[in-house]
Amino acid sequence: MQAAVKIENLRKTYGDTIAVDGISLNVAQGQIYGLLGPNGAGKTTTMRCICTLTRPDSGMIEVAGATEVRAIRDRLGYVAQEVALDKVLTGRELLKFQAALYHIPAKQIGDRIEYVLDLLQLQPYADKLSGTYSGGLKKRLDLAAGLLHQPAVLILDEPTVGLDIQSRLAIWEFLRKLRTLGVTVLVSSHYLEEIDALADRVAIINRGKIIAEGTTDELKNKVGGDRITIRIREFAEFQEAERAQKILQQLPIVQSITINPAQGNAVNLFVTPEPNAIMEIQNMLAAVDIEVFSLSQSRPSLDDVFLAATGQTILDAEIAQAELAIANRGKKKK
Ligand SMILES: Nc1ncnc2c1ncn2[C@@H]1O[C@H](COP(=O)(O)OP(=O)(O)OP(=O)(O)O)[C@@H](O)[C@H]1O
Repeated sequence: MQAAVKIENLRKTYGDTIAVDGISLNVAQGQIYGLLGPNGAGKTTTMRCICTLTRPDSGMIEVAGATEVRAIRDRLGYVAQEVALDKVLTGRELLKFQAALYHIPAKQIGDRIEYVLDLLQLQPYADKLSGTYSGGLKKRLDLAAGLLHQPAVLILDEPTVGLDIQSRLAIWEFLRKLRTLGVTVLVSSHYLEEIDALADRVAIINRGKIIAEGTTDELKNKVGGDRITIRIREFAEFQEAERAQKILQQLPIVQSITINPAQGNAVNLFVTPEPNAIMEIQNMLAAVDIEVFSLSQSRPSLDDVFLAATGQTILDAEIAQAELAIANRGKKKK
């Protein structure tokens, strides 16, 4: 089957910054495909290149079989991170304006607008000024505009940033509905739970490169073990945690073990999944009189996948990226 989106060896630099460093992707039709990565990882640049809004330095881009700019634009809808609505127009007027931009034949415009207003449950608000819309409504209007020309592929950059939980869930629900209608959705996010909840497949991006790709289950299974978090006390001394760490290191099921000072010196373990894991750990600690305040077990998350590949959590990577941006700004001022 023809891919909905195919890119090979995409590269884009801005001066000294390598925004996209040789990314290749193959998105099958009818999927929700997630691009997950910290801010500054290169997600927006990759999407803008696919949408022909940014010209890559090199690489191949194909959207539903098309490689020419005009043909690619016909086949996809793009919903950018920032909502850019003209506040003095109503929702319906904005859609009319968009329809003209997309060169939709005049006879079809009315039907298409009604269709997207229904699809996004925007009818009650269609004749109100878009400037009065809530954040969630604005996003829904943006989505409606992106779907007016009935694209095969919808590309969404961070669709729920800044939205409340209710609006976020409504967008998720809508994207799932689009999938059942056969539309391929390529969505970027730095929210782990968003990609986990939505995506059939995911590419995890860091510093312009794909560091892992697969279904969310495949990626989590590759990390290997289960995660176990032990708290000796609510706020344990580092030495106490270190003592537990040394003892537990001797257990064959323990793959890795770290102490997290940000979590009251909690002891974090990755262990080989087996039914008696918790009991073995409890027995080992009890044998040396270490009492346990709390103990929890969970499957690896996508953050653990990121951690295993980069040695950092996504949050750490975002902090590092923000610090780098501040340092670069400082250099330019000098
Ligand atoms: N127009 C531009 N000029 C200069 N540098 C840019 C430009 N656009 C992006 N960059 C840089 O390229 C890198 C990747 O940015 P990009 O916006 O693609 O990342 P992202 O993963 O989408 O993050 P965000 O969600 O914050 O947009 C960053 O270091 C960014 O500062």
